[in-house]
Amino acid sequence: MGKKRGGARRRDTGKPRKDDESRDDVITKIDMKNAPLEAYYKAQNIVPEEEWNTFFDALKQPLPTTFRMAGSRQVAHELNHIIKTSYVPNMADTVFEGEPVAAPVQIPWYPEGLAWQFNVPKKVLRKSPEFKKFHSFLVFETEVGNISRQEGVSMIPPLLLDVEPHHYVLDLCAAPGSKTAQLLEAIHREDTATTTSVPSGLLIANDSDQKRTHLLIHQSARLPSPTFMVTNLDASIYPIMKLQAPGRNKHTNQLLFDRILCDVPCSGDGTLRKNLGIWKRWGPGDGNGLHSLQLRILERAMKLLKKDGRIVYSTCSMNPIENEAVVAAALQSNPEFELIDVSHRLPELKRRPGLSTWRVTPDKTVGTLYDTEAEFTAAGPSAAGSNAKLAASHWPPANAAELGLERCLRIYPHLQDSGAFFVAVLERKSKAKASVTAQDRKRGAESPVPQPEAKKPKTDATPEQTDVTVDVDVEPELAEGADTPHPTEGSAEEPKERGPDTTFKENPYTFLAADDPNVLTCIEQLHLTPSFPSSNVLVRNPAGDGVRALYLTNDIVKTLIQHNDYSRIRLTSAGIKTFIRQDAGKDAAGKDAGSRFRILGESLPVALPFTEEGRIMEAEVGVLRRCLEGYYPLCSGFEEPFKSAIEARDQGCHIVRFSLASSADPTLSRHLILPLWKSNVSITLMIDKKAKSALSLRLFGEDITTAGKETAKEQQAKAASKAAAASSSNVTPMEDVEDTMGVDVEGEKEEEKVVVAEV
Ligand SMILES: C[S@@+](CC[C@H](N)C(=O)[O-])C[C@H]1O[C@@H](n2cnc3c(N)ncnc32)[C@H](O)[C@@H]1O
Repeated sequence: MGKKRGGARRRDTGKPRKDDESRDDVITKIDMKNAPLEAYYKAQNIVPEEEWNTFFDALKQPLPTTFRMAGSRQVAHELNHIIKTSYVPNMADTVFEGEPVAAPVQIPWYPEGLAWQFNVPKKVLRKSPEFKKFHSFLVFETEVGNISRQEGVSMIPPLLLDVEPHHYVLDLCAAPGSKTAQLLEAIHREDTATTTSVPSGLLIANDSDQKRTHLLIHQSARLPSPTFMVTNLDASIYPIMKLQAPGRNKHTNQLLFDRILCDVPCSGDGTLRKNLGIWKRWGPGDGNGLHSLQLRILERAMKLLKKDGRIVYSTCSMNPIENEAVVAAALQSNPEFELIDVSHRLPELKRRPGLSTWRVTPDKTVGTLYDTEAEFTAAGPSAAGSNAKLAASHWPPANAAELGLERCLRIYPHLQDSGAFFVAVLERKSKAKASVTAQDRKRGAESPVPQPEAKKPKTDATPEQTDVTVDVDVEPELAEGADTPHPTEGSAEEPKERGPDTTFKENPYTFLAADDPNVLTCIEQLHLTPSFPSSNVLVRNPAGDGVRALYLTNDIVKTLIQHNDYSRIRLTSAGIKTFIRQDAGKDAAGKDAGSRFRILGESLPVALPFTEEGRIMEAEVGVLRRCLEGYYPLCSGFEEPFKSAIEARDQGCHIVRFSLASSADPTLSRHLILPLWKSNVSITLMIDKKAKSALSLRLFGEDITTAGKETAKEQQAKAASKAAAASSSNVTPMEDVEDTMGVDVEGEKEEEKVVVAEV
C-alpha cells in the first residue's frame, strides 16, 4: 500500500504510538525549530523582515489536504459538480465537539475550479457523519483514478508547461508521478468520458530509482495511454534516442522534446509542514550538495529540447542554491535560453519573484555567509566548513540582474496556506532572438561563466553514432557566451554510447505483424473494426512463450522501440496493456471452451473506438445493480430483454452500455459503458472491487457490493471491540495516524478502473 505521508505526527494530548518511537519524523510543535534554518533564510531575505513571523508561523501549521479532479475532463466536471452541489452543502454547517468545521473550498487559482482543499482534524473525518461520507467518496474516487490527492503547489509546474496532444514530453525526475498524471491528462485532453484518443504526442516519464519507476507505471494505469513510456535512467546523462526519419526508411533522426519537466531531487524544505522530520535534520549542506546534480539535470534537459521548446524547472525547496543559482548557471552556459514571464498565468496564485542576490554558507551552524566566491576563497582554510565542495555557480553570477531571475516563482506557505515551492519556466529561443540574448549576456558577464566543480555530464563532443545515417542538422556546440552559431534542433550532445544493459531484467518489447494469428484472433473475437491499428500491437513475452497480453502503442512509441535498444534506454513500460487472453472454462456441454481475448476494464476507453457499435449490448441500471450486488449473477436470473440477449451471446468478453436515465441523480452521465465476462451460466463485471464500490456509491449513495458489505461488517466489529476495550480500561482509544484520505498517489491500485460514459 501507499506510503503514509505526514502520518506520524503525535497528537497533542497523546504519547507517540509504540511503533512511532523509533521514527525520526515524530515531532511535536515544540520541536519545530531549527536555528540554522531560521538564520539561513533570514539572511537570504526570502520575505521582507516585517513578514518573517507570519511566514515562519505558517511553516509550523498542519498542511491542508488538497486534491484535484483527474481523469477525463467530462468525468472531472461531473464529479466536481457532485462535490459542489451535494457534499459541500451537506458539510456546510458541521459542528464538531461544539466547534464549527469549515467545509472544503475550491483552490482559487486552479483552472476551472477543479482542485479543492480542506483542513480538518482526522477525528472529524472519522466521526462527523457528513465528513465521513465525503471521506469515503474521496477514498473510492481516488482509488479508481478520478481524483488525485496532490499537494496544491505541486500542481503548478505541469500547468505552466503548456502541454498539447501533439507534443513530445519528457518528465525527467518523475516518480511517484503526480505531475506525470497531469501531463498525461494534458496530452489526452481530447479524450471523452468513454474513449481515449490516440494523440500523436509522446510522454516519457523517467526516474533513476528503479523501484520508484513502478509507482509511475501504477500511476499511469489510472489514465491508460498508448503514448506513454517509462525509463529508468540518470537524468543528468539522459541519452538521445533515435526515431524514424519521416519518409526515409533507412534514416533516423534524434529525438528532441517540445516540453521537459525537471522536477529535480531537492532538500524538500518547502514540505516542512507535512514532512516534520525535516525540522530536525535540515542543514545548509543539503542544498549545497544537491546543487551540482540539479544543474547537470537542467543542463541536460536544455540539450534535449527542441528550438522554441519549453522547460519547467521546479523544486519543493526555498533554498536559492537549489533554485535561482541553478537556473542562473544554466542560463549562463546556454545563452539561447531565457526565463519566461508567467506573471499573467494562474492570476489568483499569490507568488513572490525569484531572488537576484543570495549568500552561500559552508558552515552548518550558518555562522558566516559569503556574498561572493572571492570572499569565501579569501577566508582561507581556517573558515568554518571551508572544505565544503562549493563551486562558483553556487553564488549569483556578476550579471545576475540581467538574467530575469525575478521571473521565477516563489510560493510561500503564508501566502495561501500551502507548502513552499519554486518554479522557473525557460524557453529555447529561435536564432534571431537568441543571438541578441547571448550578446547581451556576454557583455554583461564580468566574471568567467561559473561552472560547478562537481562532475559534468559525461558527454561526447560528437553527435550520436548510429548504424544508419543520422539525418539531422548538426551545428557545433555553442561556446559559452558566444554570439555566433546557435544550436538548432538535433544538435544535442550524447552521453557515451553504451551497449545493451545486461543488468536490465525487463522482458523485451516485440511488435507483432498486423496479420499475426494472435492479432487476427483478437480482432475476430472482440469484433474490432478495420480502423484498429493492428500494426501497433506489441507483446512482452520472452521468446517462445505463448502470447497472453497485447499492448497498444501509438506510432511514435513504436518507432522509438524499434530504433532504440530497450535495455540501453532501460525501458520499463511502453504503451498500454489492452487485451488479455483468458481461459473460458467449460462450455454448456461440459467441454473445455479454450481461451478467448478480453478487454481489460481500465483499457476499455482505448479499445472502444475500435469496437463495432452493433456489438455493444444495452441494459438498464437494474442489471448493473445486480452485477454490483453479486460477484457472479446467473444469466437466467435477469429480467427480459437482457436475459435473452445475454443468453444468446457466446462465452467471453462483451461490452454493455448501461442506461442511467432512471438514476435519481440528474448530474450523472446518462450512460455507463463497462466490459463483462460471460461464462457458461453467469456473468461478471470486469472491473475491480474498489471500482465497483466507487460506482455503487456514486449511483446508489451506498456501497451495495458484496466486498463493500463485508468490509462494513468488519469495520463495525472492529469499532465495537475497540469501544469494549476502551470502556474496560477506561481509556480513550488512540486515533489512528493514517493519512487523511487513506490513499495517495503512491498507493497501490488494483487492476482496473471504472469508465463513465458520455452524456
Ligand atoms: C521531487 S521528486 C519528483 C516528484 C515527481 N515529479 C512527482 O511530481 O511525483 C524527485 C525524483 O527524482 C528522482 N531522482 C533523483 N536523482 C535522479 C537522477 N539523477 N535522475 C533521475 N531521477 C532522479 C528521485 O528518485 C525522485 O523520484
